[in-house]
Order: sequence, then C-alpha cells, then structure tokens
Amino acid sequence: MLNEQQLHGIYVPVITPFSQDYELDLISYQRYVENLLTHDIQGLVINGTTGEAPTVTWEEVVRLTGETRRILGKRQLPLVIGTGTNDTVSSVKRTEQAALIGANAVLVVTPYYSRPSIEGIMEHFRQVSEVGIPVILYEVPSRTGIRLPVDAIRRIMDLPGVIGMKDSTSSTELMKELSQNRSKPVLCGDDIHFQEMLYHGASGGILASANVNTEAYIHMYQLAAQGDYFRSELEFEVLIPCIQKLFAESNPAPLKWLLAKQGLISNDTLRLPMAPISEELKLSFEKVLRNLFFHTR
Ligand SMILES: O=C(O)C1=N[C@H](C(=O)O)C[C@H](O)C1
Repeated sequence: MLNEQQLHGIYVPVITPFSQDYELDLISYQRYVENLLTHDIQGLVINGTTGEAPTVTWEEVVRLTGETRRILGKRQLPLVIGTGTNDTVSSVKRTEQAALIGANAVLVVTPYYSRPSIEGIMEHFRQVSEVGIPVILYEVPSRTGIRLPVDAIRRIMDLPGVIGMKDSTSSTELMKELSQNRSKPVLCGDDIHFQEMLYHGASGGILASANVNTEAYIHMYQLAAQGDYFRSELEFEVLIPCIQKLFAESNPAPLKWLLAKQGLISNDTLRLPMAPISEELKLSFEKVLRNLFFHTR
C-alpha cells in the first residue's frame, strides 16, 4: 500500500488506447507503458481523466490494471486507480475492487454534477476512506463544478485513510496554506503551474504532460526537491510550449494524437463525446515539436 512518504515525484496518468473500432488496444498499451517504464517515474495512475474515465467501463479498468501488473512483472511501481464517481455506493464498491486487483492507492475525485452539500461530500470521503486502501483526494473544480473550501479539504485530509491530495485548483494560496500547516502531501495536477506549485510546497505531480518529455519532468522535479528552484524553472520553461498545446483542446485528445505521432500507440481514437484534435492544432503542434527532444525508445 502507498504511504504519505511515497506521494512525491512524477506520477504519470496513463491514457487508454483504443482500436479504430473503439475497443481496448492492449498491444499499443503494452508498447506505451513499456516506454514509460524506461524512466524513473514514481508511479502510474490508471483511469484518471487522461485515461478517459467517463467512457471506460469498470471491467475495462480491471483488464487494464491486470495488463499493467503483467507488464510491470516483478517491478514494484506504485499503481493508483481512479475509483471516484458522483455516486458514493459505486465509489466504495470500485475502491473495494481496486484493493483486490492490486492497486496501491485510489484517486477519488470530489463528487461532481449533483452539487452535494459539504456534509454529503464529507460522508462520501469518509465511506470511501474506510474501505482500507489509501485514498488520494482529487480536487479539480474546472471539471467537477465544485470548489471545496480549505476547511473541507483539511477535514478530508484529516481522515485516517486519506494519504494526500491531487490539486488542480491552480491556487498557489491553497498550496501555500496546506504546505505551511504541514498537511499531508499535495501533488500538483495542474501542468502549466507545476514548477510554481513545487516552489510553494507541492510534493510532486500527477501530470498528463509528463507522458512526453518524461525525463525532463523528472529532472526539473529533482532540482526543485534539492532546493534549486532557479534551474528547475529554467528547465520547466522549455516544456511550457508543449504543455500549452497539450491543453489547447481537452485532455487527453492532444496527448493521444502526439503519442500516436510518436508511434507509441497505433492511433488517436477517443470515445465520444471526446473527439480527435482539430487540424489547426495539429499544424501548430508541428512547430513546437521541432524544438523538442523526445526521450522515447
Ligand atoms: O488524468 C489525470 O490524472 C490528469 N488529468 C488532468 C485533466 O485532464 O484535467 C490533467 C492532469 O495533467 C492529470
């Protein structure tokens, strides 16, 4: 099981490759994950936003997890599985099953869409955290439509089964406040602000953009962890144009296109309503790519 001390460094949220007829493409998945494993990443996240959680069935998550464990073999790399939904009963059930299929922790998003009260949200996290597998709170107001008050974040983080948080609020104030008060570790989930969040106390990141230029992310993180924020920032600046393109249209559409272009997955199919990126973005990507060095095999 994952503990607080292991919640640092670069966690990579994996995509879910599909064949052109929208089935799981496990051949591409193996090639893609094996490439990621050539880097010294801290862990993998399955069934996040990047993994297209809204359109991937739980049975497919189980298959992807089994496949990931098979590819990892004896390698002990933390596996985090997204189990949060906007239904407490299903989130608890998925969390129980994630523990059984070998997850080291689960990522649980703030329950979206139904706009529950803070007490309802607290109870949601209390029930999920009592399953017995470490929980990482995932706060992403731009996607959930809810912004948790700091107070509620603290109460959730204080639950014994919660080991930390993935923060995609873009708020340096929140990051400062949580880290200054010695809260549990906070991983940044807001790629463009990653370096700034490290400076303000983030312990690492869960970053879709670290699927490309993975080595560069690991290095700039290590510099920050050693206190060399100046060099870390210089190295991060090189990554910014690519991050901007990766989020110019909804993640993971640009990322899938890029991974397909690199030959790591066979195509950039997404399940509707997600659709491939525009021709305009493809063209503008080309310019950025010329300046980037891809650390892939
Ligand atoms: O899947 C994830 O984990 C991430 N999702 C975020 C999003 O698409 O909103 C971005 C972040 O890089 C990681």
